[in-house]
Amino acid sequence: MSLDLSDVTLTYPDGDDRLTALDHVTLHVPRGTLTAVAGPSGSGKSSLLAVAATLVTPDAGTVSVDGVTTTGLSRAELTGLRRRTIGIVFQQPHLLPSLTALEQLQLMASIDGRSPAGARGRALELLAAVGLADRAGRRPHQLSGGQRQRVGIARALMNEPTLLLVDEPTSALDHERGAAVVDLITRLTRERGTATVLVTHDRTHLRAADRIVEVDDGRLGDPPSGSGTSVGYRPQGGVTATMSG
Ligand SMILES: Nc1ncnc2c1ncn2[C@@H]1O[C@H](COP(=O)(O)OP(=O)(O)OP(=O)(O)O)[C@@H](O)[C@H]1O
Repeated sequence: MSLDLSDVTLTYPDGDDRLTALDHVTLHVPRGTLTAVAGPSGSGKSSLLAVAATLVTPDAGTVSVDGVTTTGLSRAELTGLRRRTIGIVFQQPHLLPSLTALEQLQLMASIDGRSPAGARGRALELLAAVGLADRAGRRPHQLSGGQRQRVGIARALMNEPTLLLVDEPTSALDHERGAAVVDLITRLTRERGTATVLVTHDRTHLRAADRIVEVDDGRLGDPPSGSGTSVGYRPQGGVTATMSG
């Protein structure tokens, strides 16, 4: 199970016209792999994430998460699907200032209708997995930028998502901390078997990605065979494959 975008087109209103943000995009991301999405500003990277997150419905094409085709689901069904299967890491983690790292994660369980006490074990395990076992009681202002981003990553994994969507996680970090955060996301992708999509401007962090796809003016970079805009998964054994057109 995985993320599948099939022939997805997304347009936005643009005066009397429509602006095409995604143009017949097909992308398959299997579980346990990380696909990095690179491309210039305005090329459609955030639109791709928003469609994958089921936050935006495309004009045409289908989106499947974990084998469930999202087109045609009601708003309530989409909300349920998102809670159960999708974790999102934002550019800035947007932590609540008054809560400790542990409580930020427990809050996710409460939103999902589960008891914070019952979620404590999983929250502590995830904080340990991101290297913050000894910071569980700290509030955001007592953590560094990189540590706050790690809390955001642990929080995204709280509900055991199968799809992990990561938007420019390194934009507020220096190069070394940014590389460490991408390495962490790559490791968690493999350990927890998520289908991970990571949007970035900075290709220097992407050594460990299974694939890099290039978005240019709403289109994915052609694979070397030149067969349309479809980019299929090709196991690379951890070797980065750049598929620019
Ligand atoms: N809500 C919207 N309404 C109208 N046009 C939009 C909207 N959101 C994005 N766009 C346009 O769609 C195109 C793709 O935008 P998108 O945000 O997906 O690009 P991006 O690659 O993520 O850019 P950046 O790297 O600057 O964040 C751009 O031309 C943008 O101006």
